[in-house]
Amino acid sequence: MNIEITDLTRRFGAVQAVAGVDLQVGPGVFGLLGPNGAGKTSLLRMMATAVPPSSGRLRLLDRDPGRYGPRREIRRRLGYLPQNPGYYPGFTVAEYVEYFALLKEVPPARTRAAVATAIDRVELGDRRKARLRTLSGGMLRRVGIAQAIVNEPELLLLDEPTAGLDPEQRVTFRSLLRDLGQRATVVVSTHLVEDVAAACARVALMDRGRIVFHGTPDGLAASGDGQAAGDTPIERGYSAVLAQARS
Ligand SMILES: Nc1ncnc2c1ncn2[C@@H]1O[C@H](COP(=O)(O)OP(=O)(O)OP(=O)(O)O)[C@@H](O)[C@H]1O
Repeated sequence: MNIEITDLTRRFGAVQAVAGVDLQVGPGVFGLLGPNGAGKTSLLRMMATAVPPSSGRLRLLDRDPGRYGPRREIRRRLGYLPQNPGYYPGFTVAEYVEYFALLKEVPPARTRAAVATAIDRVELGDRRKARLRTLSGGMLRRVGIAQAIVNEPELLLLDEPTAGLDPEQRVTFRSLLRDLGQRATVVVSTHLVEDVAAACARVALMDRGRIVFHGTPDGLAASGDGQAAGDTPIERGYSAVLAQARS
């Protein structure tokens, strides 16, 4: 398993953002759903080694991220799209992605090809020389995805990757996700249950810092009942599981 989590918590002052999560994730695409404030970003940030846990056990790529040497290695081998990445507005698309290739210690002889491949995979080849400040929000999101995949990560963590993407790009992205999931462990946090239904083999639903459902998208859809709100079976399943967790 590339992610092994036992009784993980994260507290920010008085707020318990993650309140005891157990999770094991292996290769494939794993969807993380949940309402605003459920703790998805906090959980992803711990998986990305961006914040340490308050308590519990976390192993990534079979290593302990609490130790300096293993943490460096994990960081080299993972890709992370944060919810709000910092962009350098004066960088071109290619410069920005190359910067992450340097951070990830992609071998110099492979960097040029790795950058071009990552940019092509998000369909920005024709904008590779454009400065970031001239791009639309959806294009910037795609640049963020390109930096996350430039090192061909074994562990890929994407926080709301489809936010701002137009419908055509979302369809393209889902197919990229399925492709990436052939080799890597991919965790995607999203509010769009259609993305989960289309691209994820497994899904967890978080609420108030805990996992309240863990299974397949079909299993989540089957959790719906006649009363649950939603336009699709999986939306009804989502609503029903949340209502039950809160009752
Ligand atoms: N750095 C922080 N300092 C203080 N509180 C925080 C911090 N980060 C997260 N929180 C709190 O932790 C809780 C979980 O937030 P988190 O961003 O993990 O949720 P989320 O599921 O990603 O939400 P959303 O869907 O709105 O992005 C919220 O109550 C939030 O206010």
